Amino acid sequence: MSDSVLVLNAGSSSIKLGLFDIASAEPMLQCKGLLDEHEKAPRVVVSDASGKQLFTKRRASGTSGNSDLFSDMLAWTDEYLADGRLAAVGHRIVHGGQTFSTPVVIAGQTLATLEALTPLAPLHQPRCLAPVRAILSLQSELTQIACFDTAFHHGLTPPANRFAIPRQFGERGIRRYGFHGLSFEYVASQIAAIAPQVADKRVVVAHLGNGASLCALRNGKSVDTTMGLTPLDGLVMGTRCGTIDPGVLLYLMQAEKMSVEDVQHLLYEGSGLLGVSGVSADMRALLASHEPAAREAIDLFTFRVAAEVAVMANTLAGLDGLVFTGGIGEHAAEIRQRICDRLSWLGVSIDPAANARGEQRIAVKSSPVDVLVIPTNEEITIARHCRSLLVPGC
Ligand SMILES: Nc1ncnc2c1ncn2[C@@H]1O[C@H](COP(=O)(O)OP(=O)(O)O)[C@@H](O)[C@H]1O
Ligand SMILES: CC(=O)OP(=O)(O)O
Ligand SMILES: [Mg+2]
Repeated sequence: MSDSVLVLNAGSSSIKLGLFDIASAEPMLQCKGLLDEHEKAPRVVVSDASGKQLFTKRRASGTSGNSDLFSDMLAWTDEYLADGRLAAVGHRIVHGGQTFSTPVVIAGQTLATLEALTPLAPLHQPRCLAPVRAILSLQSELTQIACFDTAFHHGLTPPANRFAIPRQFGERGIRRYGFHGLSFEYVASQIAAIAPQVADKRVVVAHLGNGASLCALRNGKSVDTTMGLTPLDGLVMGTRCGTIDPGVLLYLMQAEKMSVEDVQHLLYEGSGLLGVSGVSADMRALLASHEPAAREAIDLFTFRVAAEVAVMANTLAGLDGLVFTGGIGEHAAEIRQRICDRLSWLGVSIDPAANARGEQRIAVKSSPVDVLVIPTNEEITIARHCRSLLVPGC
């Protein structure tokens, strides 16, 4: 009888699922799924490695929340595992705050502590914690493990993690935390396997998805990142503004008489690619659009990514590798090309044909900066952490 973990990766635009057998040192994917909430009646679909659909369930009309879907999903998992055992559910939790810098079993006050961090990740924290709460009420004895986006950046030091506000605020935890850490951790592990010649050098990883951020890696460890106290900072995102003059917020509240809630909604859900284009938050739709505003949004996105890569290169005092990952980074060749073109002064030079084919290595041979495309896998990072907690001495 072998043990499995069910992984839930709740992001801002989807909930990705993975079931992993944790018998061997590297967790093995048994099946994967997606809870798509874009449709009117959200549904979960689970498939095996070959893409064959194993389970699907649609949310009943007139109901809200995903509690029933999780209940059906757990019942199906028990059936699917037959003699095997579901040892735990592992969750991506976006903000770990000052308290959590390593994965933890969710017990006692953990959930309340994480819920208190909601103002620091209002789009994400409730979406990450809702499944925890639903599973707790369905199977309170089932072990649940929290793995944090912030943990990979725990080693950030001043000046990279400091804001220029009076130091007592820093002492109260108002500093750069950084996010997408489970993705960066996976990519760092892949760089070591795929491109060992740069793994211990100066690498910037660009996680470009619905949320987007950069991580500066030195020897595979995070030394700087573009997101800050919240996942609002840094790059232009699907609906988030990224770095902005803080005076804009004051002006919106003072002169435009917007409430805190209105400003929060504007900056998290009405800005970014969606706000600038007026067309869509989805890069696919923008690339297909002939609207001038869609092209302007793409232009701003790529300009800001390139600008922030330079900021990360400043922290690293140079650049040996640039890695693209996330939905846009993995699939949008035009976006990679535009970013790399802007970075030619830093030594970035890619082969347009290799880039268009989506090859793993896209730099020209003479490029002093290695450029890679590495599909991320936050789910396996979570499964690895769960195994470390569940299997003694591993
Ligand atoms: N083929 C593609 N071309 C361009 N953009 C894509 C493509 N596929 C996905 N994307 C972009 O990736 C985004 C989702 O990225 P993903 O990393 O899966 O998101 P999340 O942040 O929810 O994990 C979509 O919003 C879309 O803009
Ligand atoms: C932290 C973050 O932005 O996550 P996502 O990309 O899932 O929105
Ligand atoms: Mg994601």
